[in-house]
Amino acid sequence: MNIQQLVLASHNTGKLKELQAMLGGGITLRSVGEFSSAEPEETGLSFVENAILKARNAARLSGLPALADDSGLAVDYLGGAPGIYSARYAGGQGDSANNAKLLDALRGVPSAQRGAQFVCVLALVRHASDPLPILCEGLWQGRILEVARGDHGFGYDPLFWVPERECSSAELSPAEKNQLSHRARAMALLRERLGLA
Ligand SMILES: O=c1nc[nH]c2c1ncn2[C@H]1C[C@H](O)[C@@H](COP(=O)(O)OP(=O)(O)OP(=O)(O)O)O1
Ligand SMILES: [Mg+2]
Repeated sequence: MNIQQLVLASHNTGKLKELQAMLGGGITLRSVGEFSSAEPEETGLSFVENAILKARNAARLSGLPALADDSGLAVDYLGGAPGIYSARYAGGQGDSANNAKLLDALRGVPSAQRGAQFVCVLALVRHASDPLPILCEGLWQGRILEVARGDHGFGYDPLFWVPERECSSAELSPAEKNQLSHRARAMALLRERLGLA
């Protein structure tokens, strides 16, 4: 498939920056925000379903092939929560409320039981009713810190300890995060699928 322009089915500027950096200059990512400010309801029960739903919506609005990223944080001690509900964990009040709620939920839980993984599913549809979306996933294992550290990135980055670098993911430079993250892993697979690798 030869794609020059893709619409990114996301209103999250953190994702847009990371995904554009990973894709490089060959493909221009345009935000679905150029076409509509309405966000589709994420009614799926899985990352895959929500990614496809967002991609179809953006393809319909833009008339362009669309890429969606559905991602989140699955915490072992919480049975995989907040998972697909990560963005809405504290009722849609934003990242700092989500982080505060997560710290509360894990208060007093020892380090060995604070394992977690970031999950990213990328879905690419050629058009709104594409019967065969391309799906790629990436996981990133870490641990939930007891206090926030670092100010790069977005979302839960300040609470996510990256064992292979011994820092939080908000303490990584954007370039380092883009080599290690769940999103980076999913994007590496997508690049292979598109023949860009
Ligand atoms: O690299 C990451 N570093 C930190 N936090 C992250 C990351 N990746 C996902 N996350 C968190 C943010 C949000 O709480 C949820 C994604 O929710 P998700 O619905 O996929 O994205 P969103 O609502 O922010 O934007 P949109 O749906 O328009 O793409 O997981
Ligand atoms: Mg969302």
